Amino acid sequence: MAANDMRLVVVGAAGRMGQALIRVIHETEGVTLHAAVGREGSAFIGKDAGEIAGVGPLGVPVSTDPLQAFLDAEGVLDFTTPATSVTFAGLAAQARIVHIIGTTGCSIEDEEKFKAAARHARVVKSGNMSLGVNLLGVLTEQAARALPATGWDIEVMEMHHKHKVDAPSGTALLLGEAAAKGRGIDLASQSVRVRDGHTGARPVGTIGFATLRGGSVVGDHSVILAGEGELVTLSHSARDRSIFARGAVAAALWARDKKPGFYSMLDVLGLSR
Ligand SMILES: NC(=O)C1=CN([C@@H]2O[C@H](COP(=O)(O)OP(=O)(O)OC[C@H]3O[C@@H](n4cnc5c(N)ncnc54)[C@H](OP(=O)(O)O)[C@@H]3O)[C@@H](O)[C@H]2O)C=CC1
Ligand SMILES: O=C(O)C1=N[C@H](C(=O)O)C[C@H](O)C1
Repeated sequence: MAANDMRLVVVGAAGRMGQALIRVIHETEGVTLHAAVGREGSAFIGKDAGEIAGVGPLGVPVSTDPLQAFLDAEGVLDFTTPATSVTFAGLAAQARIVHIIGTTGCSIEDEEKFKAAARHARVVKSGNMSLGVNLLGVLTEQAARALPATGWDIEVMEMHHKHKVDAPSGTALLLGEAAAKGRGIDLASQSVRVRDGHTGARPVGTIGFATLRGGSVVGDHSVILAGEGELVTLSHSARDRSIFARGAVAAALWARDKKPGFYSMLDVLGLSR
């Protein structure tokens, strides 16, 4: 560990993303694993975070005490559950540190709490931390702006592993928001998130979502722009969770010298306008 390394806490340390984060921190210059936090009652409490993540012992046991973990830390990487992320947002704000939130399935009320916490913390939140998906969002906005709603229908399709608990995915919603922005419409009132039975014809100008779950798929997303006699498909396929973990670590380093505020990966990657 070098003296100026950014001291990061991984919460949800034994989870799929928690382990990917520990591996990426271990191999990335400029950051160090300061502490690891797990769920009270988890079988991984007290175990070495590096052993769990498969990189060998790091001398950082998984604890259940976020207050202790956040002491002297500079940033928290959080891919857990909505309620857990809301709790950690309050603690990160108290500690005045960076909070990177990858958790999806959050409600409007949760989002308001994250924004309140961002008055004191530097919060970066995104439904997808990869460079590729954030570029796909920019391309989706452009395509939706260029192809008129009268002739072109937009559908967002996603597939994830069988363990995923929220739908549509955070990424699908990010892409839907990008399409809605390109069209100049409000996604919440113009989206069709489920279809079943006699639905009637597709309402013009809506944005549809389709959700698939199965196996070990890390995350596949397509935005389909369907016209008369032609289709434009923009897609991204995640092959490895390290793409999200690398994005999260890059976000923490980016936020290190920023003012308190609520930021997205578009800010981190220089893709916001
Ligand atoms: N934005 C992005 O780029 C990405 C976002 N995600 C999102 O990240 C989230 C996590 O995904 P994934 O890693 O696959 O899920 P996992 O279920 O594998 O991991 C979540 C972890 O959080 C732990 N946890 C739950 N409650 C607490 C608590 N109170 N304190 C500490 N730890 C807690 C869980 O412990 P236990 O198992 O013991 O309950 C588990 O280890 C999801 O919302 C997913 O959609 C995922 C990939 C990329
Ligand atoms: O739960 C996952 O695994 C993933 N969740 C995020 C989402 O909801 O979009 C990002 C990625 O697709 C993996």
